[in-house]
Formats: sequence, structure tokens, C-alpha cells
Amino acid sequence: MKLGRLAAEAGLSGAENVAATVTGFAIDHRKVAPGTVFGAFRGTRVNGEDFIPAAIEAGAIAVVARPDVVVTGASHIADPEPRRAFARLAARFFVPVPETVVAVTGTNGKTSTVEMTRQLWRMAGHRAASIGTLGVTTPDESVSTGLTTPDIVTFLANMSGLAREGVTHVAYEASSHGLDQFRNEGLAVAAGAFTNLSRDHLDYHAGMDEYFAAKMRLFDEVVQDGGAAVVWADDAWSDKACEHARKRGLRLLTVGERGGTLRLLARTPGLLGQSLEIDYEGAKRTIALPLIGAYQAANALVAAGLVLATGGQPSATFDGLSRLQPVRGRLERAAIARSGAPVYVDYAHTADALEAAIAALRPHVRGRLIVVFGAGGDRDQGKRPEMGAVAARDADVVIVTDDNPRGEDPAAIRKAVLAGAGPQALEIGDRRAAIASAVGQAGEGDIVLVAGKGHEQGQIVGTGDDMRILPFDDVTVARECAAPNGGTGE
Ligand SMILES: CC(=O)N[C@H]1[C@@H](OP(=O)(O)OP(=O)(O)OC[C@H]2O[C@@H](n3ccc(=O)[nH]c3=O)[C@H](O)[C@@H]2O)O[C@H](CO)[C@@H](O)[C@@H]1O[C@H](C)C(=O)N[C@@H](C)C(=O)N[C@H](CCC(=O)O)C(=O)O
Ligand SMILES: Nc1ncnc2c1ncn2[C@@H]1O[C@H](COP(=O)(O)OP(=O)(O)OP(=O)(O)O)[C@@H](O)[C@H]1O
Ligand SMILES: N[C@H](CCC[C@H](N)C(=O)O)C(=O)O
Ligand SMILES: [Mg+2]
Repeated sequence: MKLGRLAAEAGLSGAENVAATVTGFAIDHRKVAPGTVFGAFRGTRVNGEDFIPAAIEAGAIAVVARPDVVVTGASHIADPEPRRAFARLAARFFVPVPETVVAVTGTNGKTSTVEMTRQLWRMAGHRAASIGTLGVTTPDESVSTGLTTPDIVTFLANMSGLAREGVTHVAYEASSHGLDQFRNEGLAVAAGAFTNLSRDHLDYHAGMDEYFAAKMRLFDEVVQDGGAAVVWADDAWSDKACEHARKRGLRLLTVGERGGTLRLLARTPGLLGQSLEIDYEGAKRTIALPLIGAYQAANALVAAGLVLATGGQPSATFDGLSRLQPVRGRLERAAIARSGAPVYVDYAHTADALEAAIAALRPHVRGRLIVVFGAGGDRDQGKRPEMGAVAARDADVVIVTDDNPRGEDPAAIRKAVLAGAGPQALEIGDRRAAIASAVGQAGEGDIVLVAGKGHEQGQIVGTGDDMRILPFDDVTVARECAAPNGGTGE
């Protein structure tokens, strides 16, 4: 593809060597090959503009960068928002893309919702995939990308790769970092969903309003003109999200107890699932959802909203809800302790999520609810005491442990969590020992909740060149601790 044509199609000027053939796109100079278009962005760690000469040396034929940056030896495609311009250009190159693309944003529930959307589409006979924290998931496999919203080149390359494999429907997670950094742009997004907003990532965003604004780029800009917005209606930020959708002129579908399109009338927890009574456009239905917890019901209904918003057939969609498979690491029943107490693994890593996960299990507890969790290092520090406080308020036994300390001192992270949890909480830094303690002390009628790592396969310790990922899987460890020898290996 010629540079001139790509630039013209993207509405960008500045490409001097219009006849040059573009071979690829890169945002890291180390990935530049002859014929590459290089995106030079100022980052949180380093300034990508410093690598422009090296990128050109490696064969870059064009550089997308801010107007006042000096580029010699390649076309300078200048734009005050180079990340967005780069995305638009790259999107012309990575074609074809799947016909129907939807995106989910919100603090919690993105992974669950995209995965459920993928499942519902698949049940309706489509070749569907999802992209998010669990990686790129197709009917055949799941491949990790390392981030919830991959970088723009990986994202677009995956999209066109999926389309070439015959995938027609894709649901992806739009994290606030991803939205803020234009990591998912340039292709037609038929519908966007908003699940909820609560404290997280305030190490990156200046405050809750800025965090919300980053998420609302989905409705303000990313969803295509005339597209749809699906909003979970029962969150404190829902009305504001609806305002953004209306202002943009999107078709608005609201879902939840306060939902106008898909109203949740009643929810009755059962042993291994729950019954949902809903009203969709005036018709009442009862759905036997094979998943527990109000939060999973919310995500399932938002997923149904996305499917309906993109032309799904109502009866088939609602029937599909009763056949949903569990999402990996989200209230996953990992083991049964020797006392008979079930051990659940969940990905709750915010105060709001911990509250939701504990609430999901509470109706099933006859004795005590024992929770094991920690907080990640090099992430929002303010959420730590809030997580501690929620656990102390809602659980009966609280064990504070480590969760991906990264570049921080794990003891200091635990201390911050414990400051909110209060003196009753136990501190067991070693995560295996903490899980073993919880499982060991769980009696009949108790439930153990191991929160924070969900599907993760390792404990991240150290940072930069010292970073190591020590293999660790909460589900496996829970099983080992519940085994007859109590995980001691003796
Ligand atoms: C804070 C953050 O979001 N960082 C992400 C961001 O990096 P950045 O743009 O700040 O990059 P930088 O490292 O300062 O470098 C600036 C530029 O120079 C380039 N560079 C850099 C070095 C070099 O030798 N050559 C070179 O060209 C880089 O490619 C980059 O374009 O863009 C990179 C590429 O897209 C990401 O890998 C990186 O993720 C880091 C590793 C990370 O930990 N991100 C987390 C916080 C994150 O993004 N999480 C979200 C949210 C999860 C959730 O929902 O809870 C996610 O979507 O996963
Ligand atoms: N709708 C919801 N409301 C409140 N809490 C939720 C909701 N959905 C999920 N959670 C909680 O958040 C955890 C993470 O869920 P999920 O992975 O679906 O969210 P996510 O938004 O993808 O998270 P991440 O930001 O890490 O990508 C769950 O394990 C659960 O504890
Ligand atoms: N996407 C989230 C995942 C957090 C998971 C938790 N285990 C942690 O490390 O804090 C983040 O990067 O903030
Ligand atoms: Mg996710």
C-alpha cells in the first residue's frame, strides 16, 4: 500500500514520499523495519520522539509526530495528537476488519462482558472473538497480549488477522489507559457499553472526573456515528454516561433495575445460579442464569444489550443467557476444603469489586466468609485502605496477603491495606501460606474467597530489568491446599 493513499484516506497531510510502499507500522523503534511508519509518542516512562533518528536509520519511511518535532530523512506526518493520527493511518493498512465490533468500558466487568458477548454471538451461529485481559479469545484458543487493551498496532493487526480467519463479530475491552492513549481507534465500532465506575487507576488519572472522561471517549469519539450505547443503569455514574451518549446522538439502551430498555425486575439467588425476571420492550421473561452474584447478572444483561444493539434476535439472545459458561477466574469454584467449604477465586482488585464478590457469595454462606486478598504494587495507592475497609465490613475473616508487588515493598502495600482493614485482620505475606491458612481454618458452612488474581498465572515481583514473574495460580494453589496433605507436599 502506498503512503500517499493511506494518508489521503486517513485525511492526513505531510506525506512527501507518497509513492513509497508501506510495509508495516510500529510505535517502538526496535520494531521498525524498512518501509515502516513510526509513531513517535511522548510516554509516561520515556519520550518516543527521542527514537526518531534510530527509527529512520532502521528504515522508517514516515514518522507520525507532533508538529514541532524535527524529522529528517523521512516524511513527517504532523498532528497535535499523534497517537490518534497514527491510529487513523494504521487502520487504513490493517484491513479487512470484522463486520461487527463492539467495545466495553467501565472499572469492573469489562472482561466478563466481552466474554459473555462473544459466547452469546457464538450461540447465535456467528464466528466471534473477544480481545481483553484474557487475551485474544476465539472459538479455538486464547492468546495473551499482556494488556487489557493492547497497543494500537497489536490491536489492529489482531483485528485484521481475526477478519482473515473468518471472524465476523468482535467484542473488545476499552480500558481507560487504552482510551486515553488512543490504543483502539480507527475502525467502525457499532456499539459501546459502560458497566460502572469506581476508584481505580488514580495513579494514572488526576481524579475521578478525569478517569470518567477518559472512559467517555468511547461514547464521545470511538463509537461510530449513529452507533449504539448500552449503559448499565444502576451505577452512580450511569446518568452521566447516558448524557454523553445522548449528546453524541447514539442510540441509547439502558439495562438494569433502572433500565429503560432491558429492565431487571427481580433476581433470586439459587444454589449454583440465579433466576432473573426481566422486561424487554414490554415483554416479561424469566432467565435461569447459570452463574451466581448480582454482578454476573449485570454483566450478562449488558452483554445481551450489546448483542441486541447489533441486530441480535431477542429470543435467541435471552435463551443464550441460560447457557453461558463461567468466565475464567471470575467467581470460579476452585476447590472444596476438607470440611466441605467451597473455595472461590475471583479477580476483585478494587473496593467496589471486593464488595460485589463478597455480596455474590454471602447468600451461600451458612458460617463464615473468609477472604484472602492483597493489592498490586505500582498501582493506585488510595484504593488499598478502601479495599481493606470493605473486606473488614463485609467478610468475617480477613487475611491480607501479597498480589503482584512489582516495584514496591510488599510489606508497605499490606500495611496500607491493613490500615483500612483494622486490627482484626490477619497478615500473611506469602500468598500460598495465606490461602493455606484460609482453607485450613474453613469449617463446614464457611466459604473462602481468594480475590485479586483471578486467571493470572504469576506473581509479578520487581520492576524494569529486575522484573520477574513467579509462576502462581490461585486456582491450582487452592486445590493443593484443599488436598488431603493440605498443600504441604508431605
Ligand atoms: C502507563 C501505561 O499505560 N503505559 C503503557 C504505554 O506506555 P507509554 O506510552 O507511556 O510508553 P513509554 O514506555 O513511556 O514509551 C513512550 C514511547 O516510546 C516508545 N519507545 C520506548 C522505548 C524504546 O526503546 N523505543 C521506543 O520507541 C514506546 O513504544 C512508546 O510508544 O503504552 C505501552 C504500549 O501501548 C504499554 O505497554 C504501556 O503499558 C505499561 C506496560 C502498563 O503497565 N500499562 C498498564 C498500567 C495498563 O495499560 N493497564 C491498562 C488497564 C488495565 C485495567 O483495565 O485495569 C490495560 O489496558 O492493560
Ligand atoms: N458489574 C460489576 N459490578 C461490580 N463488580 C464487578 C462487576 N463485574 C465484575 N466485577 C468485579 O470485578 C472483577 C473483575 O471483573 P472483570 O475482569 O470482568 O473486570 P474488568 O473490568 O475486565 O477488570 P480489569 O480492569 O482488570 O480489566 C470481578 O472478579 C468482580 O469481582
Ligand atoms: N488490569 C489491572 C489488573 C490488576 C490485577 C491485580 N492482580 C494487580 O496486580 O493489581 C491493572 O493492571 O491494574
Ligand atoms: Mg479486564
